[in-house]
Amino acid sequence: MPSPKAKNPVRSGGSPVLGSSNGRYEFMSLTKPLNRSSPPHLHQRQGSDPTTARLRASESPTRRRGSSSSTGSGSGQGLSEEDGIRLNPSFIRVALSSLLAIDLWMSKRLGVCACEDSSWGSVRPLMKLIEISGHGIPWLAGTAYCLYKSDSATGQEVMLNLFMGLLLDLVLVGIVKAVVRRRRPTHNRMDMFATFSVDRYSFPSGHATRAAMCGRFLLAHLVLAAPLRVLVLLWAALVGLSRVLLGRHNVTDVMFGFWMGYCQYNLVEMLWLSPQTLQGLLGQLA
Ligand SMILES: CC(C)=CCC/C(C)=C/CC/C(C)=C/COP(=O)(O)O
Repeated sequence: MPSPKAKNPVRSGGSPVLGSSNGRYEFMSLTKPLNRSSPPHLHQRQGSDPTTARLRASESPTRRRGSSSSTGSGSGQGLSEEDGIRLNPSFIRVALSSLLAIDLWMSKRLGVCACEDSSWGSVRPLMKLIEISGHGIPWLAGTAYCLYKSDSATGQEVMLNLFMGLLLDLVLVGIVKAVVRRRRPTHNRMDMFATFSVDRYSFPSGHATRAAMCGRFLLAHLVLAAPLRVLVLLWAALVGLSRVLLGRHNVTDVMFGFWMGYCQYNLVEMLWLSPQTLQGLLGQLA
């Protein structure tokens, strides 16, 4: 009795290539060429198989030209590359839409202070207080006041750079919001005070960028005592969390906002205005 191996020999090239003509299904490699010596039914199968036919139909003329001038091995390699090119974008799209779906679902579930009737509606006033603590106006006003009151050159330098950082943050966040134009969650009540027109968009969270940037700034230049440093970190985290609990943002808006604010601080350090630079700038203006 002939052994199944003798009936279905494994083709050269190491890839198991066979069809099902004898009732046994075996693997057919899409990345390896079909051996020229393979039985005619296999060539026929490759052409009639809908997946393979689709892949072949999508071959660009350039690719087709390339493969016709080469041996079967060349076309086998091409299929693999093409596979990558064709499948990757759709994989990325599926991954992104899954991430977005999870983001929306999670953000909706977490928006427990979105209004007074929400499950944690009683905590809403506290969340709004935290919201104000990360708003641009108190930060700009407080920094300007400290700059005005500061009588040391170092203090003025630090406050001036914080002020510049806050303005930079407003501009960068405004630009990203205007470009991305992601709507705020549907469960958000638009009752924030003092907003710009771009603030109807939610990506990224301006509060989160400010919290991350100012948090890093405070830790680097102003707050040295360990318990206070912990408080700064706690405050930044609470500002981010409150955005989602209030229903103002999706989770990804806040996460991206934290990352953006973190990077913005690096920018502030790079563009740091020293008293000399400032004097030079003022001298040029005068
Ligand atoms: C001096 C000057 C131009 C002040 C403007 C300050 C201002 C109105 C900032 C807007 C802050 C705000 C409501 C941002 C939105 O934060 P999200 O976390 O909701 O993106």
